[in-house]
Amino acid sequence: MSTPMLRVQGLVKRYGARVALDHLSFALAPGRFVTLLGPNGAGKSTLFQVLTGLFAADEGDVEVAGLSMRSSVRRALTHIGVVFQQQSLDLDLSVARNLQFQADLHGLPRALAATRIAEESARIGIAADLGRTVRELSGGNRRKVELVRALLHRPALLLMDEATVGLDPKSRRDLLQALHDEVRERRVSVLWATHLVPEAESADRVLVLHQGRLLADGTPAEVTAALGGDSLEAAFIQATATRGPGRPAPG
Ligand SMILES: Nc1ncnc2c1ncn2[C@@H]1O[C@H](COP(=O)(O)OP(=O)(O)OP(=O)(O)O)[C@@H](O)[C@H]1O
Repeated sequence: MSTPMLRVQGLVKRYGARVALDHLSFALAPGRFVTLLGPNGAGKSTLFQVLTGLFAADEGDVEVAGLSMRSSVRRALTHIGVVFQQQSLDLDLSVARNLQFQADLHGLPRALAATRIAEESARIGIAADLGRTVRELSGGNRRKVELVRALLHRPALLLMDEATVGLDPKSRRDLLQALHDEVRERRVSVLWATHLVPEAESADRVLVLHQGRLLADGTPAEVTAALGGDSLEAAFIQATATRGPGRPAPG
């Protein structure tokens, strides 16, 4: 089997006595749109913080394109693009300046950066906004700028953390479509974290996360059958009905 784009092995992350990730393991193949579906507090953001090297896990390891986040973090991160839950663009700079700043962080030569910014902005549909300040843009287009920013260094793995929060239905659909296009046209792997079941229905694969553990893993139909329910939404609500923030650490 070819090297997975992402391998998560026995990941444990605790906040004091709270277990946010509880021996989590899974692997992602290239060219798949995978939804990480979990209710509030399931551990989605914590997982993304570990995957992007912001937090070290207490146990376990993460490999990106075969590179360990423990021993090769900088090389591993070159394969990852990320859109975090909280928006992080400079509102008073132009879209182009925001994107240029990211290209500089990745060390892209200026000419290549200009080409990439033009190409990716056209693909995602924000080319007309390059000269405007971010403050002038709709929420949907701000998210698209963040997506373009995440794509500038051509990562093989895209992490999207609740990227549609605050967007209207059309903007949600457009953003989701742009990500499906990336998967189909470039064989990028997308891990799309959400608590919104409709955003899982078109996924190649759904990972259901609850209290830091995987409850189900498969196609939307397989997950529905495994969790038991007439629809993915009914199955998800029923399976994650046990409320309570995280599991207490043993001992
Ligand atoms: N800095 C922190 N200190 C203590 N507990 C935390 C911290 N961050 C998260 N937690 C707890 O860890 C668990 C997982 O939280 P996390 O934010 O990763 O979940 P999530 O699935 O991203 O939730 P949401 O959909 O609400 O963003 C929750 O019980 C949360 O209360």
